[in-house]
Amino acid sequence: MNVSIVGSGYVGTTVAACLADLGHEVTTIDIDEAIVDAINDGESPIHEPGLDELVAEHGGRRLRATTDYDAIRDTELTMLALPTPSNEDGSIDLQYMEAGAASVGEALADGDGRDEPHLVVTKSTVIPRTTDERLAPRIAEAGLERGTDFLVASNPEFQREGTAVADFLNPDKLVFGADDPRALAALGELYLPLREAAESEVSVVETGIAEAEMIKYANNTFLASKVSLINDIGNVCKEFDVDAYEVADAIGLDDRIGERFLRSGVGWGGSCFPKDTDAIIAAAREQGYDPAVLSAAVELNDAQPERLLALLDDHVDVRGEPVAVLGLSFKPGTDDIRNTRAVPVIEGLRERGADVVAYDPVATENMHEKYPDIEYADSAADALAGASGAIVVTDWDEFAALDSEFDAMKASVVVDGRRIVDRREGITYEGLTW
Ligand SMILES: NC(=O)c1ccc[n+]([C@@H]2O[C@H](COP(=O)([O-])OP(=O)(O)OC[C@H]3O[C@@H](n4cnc5c(N)ncnc54)[C@H](O)[C@@H]3O)[C@@H](O)[C@H]2O)c1
Ligand SMILES: O=c1ccn([C@@H]2O[C@H](COP(=O)(O)OP(=O)(O)O[C@H]3O[C@H](CO)[C@@H](O)[C@H](O)[C@H]3O)[C@@H](O)[C@H]2O)c(=O)[nH]1
Repeated sequence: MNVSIVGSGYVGTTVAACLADLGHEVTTIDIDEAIVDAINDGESPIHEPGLDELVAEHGGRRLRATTDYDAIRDTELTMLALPTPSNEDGSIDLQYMEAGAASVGEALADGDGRDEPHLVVTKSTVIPRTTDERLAPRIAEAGLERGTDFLVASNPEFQREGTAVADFLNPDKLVFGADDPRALAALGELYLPLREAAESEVSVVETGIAEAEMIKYANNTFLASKVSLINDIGNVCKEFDVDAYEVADAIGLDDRIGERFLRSGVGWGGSCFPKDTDAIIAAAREQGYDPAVLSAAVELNDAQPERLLALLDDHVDVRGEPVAVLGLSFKPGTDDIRNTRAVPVIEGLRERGADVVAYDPVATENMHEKYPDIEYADSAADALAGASGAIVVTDWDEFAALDSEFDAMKASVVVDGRRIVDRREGITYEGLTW
C-alpha cells in the first residue's frame, strides 16, 4: 500500500520504518526539516534499538520523508502520529492533532486521484470521541465530506520505548476502531504483512472508534495503577521488614495477577503513563466523574521519590555533602528523561542542600540541558567516589555489577529505588520496598 504518516517522532518513525520493511511504500511528513533530512539520508532521528538498521535500509527509498503535506495525495491512507501533550491542568492538548488534521484536509481538497475515500487514522493517544468530534471536522473544513471524500479510524499504538521496533512487529494485539467497513478493510490490508511475519498469531480487536481510543487509556492507566498498587503493597512490606519482591514473585504466579509490571520502587515516569493518566482523569472529571483509583495511583506515584529521600535522611544529613544519583532516564534502554523520577529526587536533594553528582550511561546530555549546574560524572564509580550517600533511580544493568566502587564513598549509604544494587558488607543498604 501507499501510506503517509504525519509526525516523525518516536512512534511515527518506528511505525514508518517497520511498515516500509513489511513492503509498503511509506511517506512521513514532519515540520522539522532536520528529521526529514535524516530519514532521507537513511539516519534514524531517534535512539531506538533496531531502528537505525531499518531506516538505513529503506530511508530515501521505500521510506521517504517530506515537509510537504501534498505528498498525502499520492497515498491511500494517512496516519496521524502527532504529539498529544498535557495542558497545565493535566488535560489533553489537541493543538498539534487539530493542526495536522486541518493540513491533511487541505492537502486532500483536490482529491487523491482515487475513487475511494482517503482513510485518516488516529495513531496518537487521544481522549474518546476526539477523532469523531475534533479531528474529522478539521479535515472536513477544507470542503470535504466524511464518508465520501475521507473516512476516519482509530488504531492506537502500544509500543514501549527501548523495545519499540520489536513491540510494533510482534504486538499483543492490533486495535482497529472504525465505523465503516471500508476503513476496516484498509486497516486489515495495511497490517496483513505484519500478521503474516509476526512470531505468533496476533489478536485483532475490531471495535468502535471511541472504544479504540479508550482501550489505549485503559491499557496505560491499568499498567500504571498496577505499578502503584505494588508500590503501595511494597510500602506496607517495608513497614513489616518484608521483602516486596518475594511477595510479588509469588502473587505473579497467579494467572489472574500476572508476573509483569510488579517491580515496586520509585514509580513510573516517561512520556506516556503520567500524561495519559492525567489526561483521562481530567476528561472524566469534566464529564462529572472523579476516578478515585486512578487519582490515588497518581498520588502514590508522586509520593514515592520523597519516601526514597526520607530513607537517606534516616542515615545521613546531606546538607553540604556530595550525593550520587545513579540513573537519570525514566527507564533503562533509553536516553528519554521525560517525567523521569530522577527530577523529584534531584529537586529533593537540592532542597536539602546536598551537592548532586549525577551519572547515567546515556541520558546525561539530556539532563544537562535541564540542570546545567549540577555535577555529572563519567562513570558510576566516579559519582560514588567521596559521596556521602547514593540514590539509585534507574535499573540500568551496569548498576547490578557495582561492588568495590562503594568502598570509595565517604559514607557508604546506598538507597535503592529499583532493587538493582546487591546488598553487600561495608555498605548501609536501604531498599525502598524490601
Ligand atoms: N513515545 C511512545 O513510546 C508512544 C507509544 C505509544 C503511543 N504514543 C503516542 O503517540 C503520539 C506521538 O508520540 P511521540 O512520542 O511519537 O511524539 P514525538 O514528540 O516524539 O513526535 C511527534 C512529531 O510530530 C512532529 N510535528 C509536530 N507538529 C506537526 C505538524 N503540524 N505537522 C507535522 N509534524 C508535526 C514533531 O516535529 C515530532 O517529530 C502521542 O499521542 C503519544 O502519546 C507514544
Ligand atoms: O514493574 C514495573 C514496570 C514499569 N515501571 C516503570 O513504569 C514506567 C513505564 O515503563 P514502560 O511501560 O516499560 O515504558 P513506556 O515506554 O513508557 O511504555 C508505556 O507507555 C507507552 C506509551 O503509551 C505504551 O505504548 C506502552 O504500552 C506502555 O508500557 C517506567 O518509569 C518504569 O520504570 C515500574 O516502576 N515497575
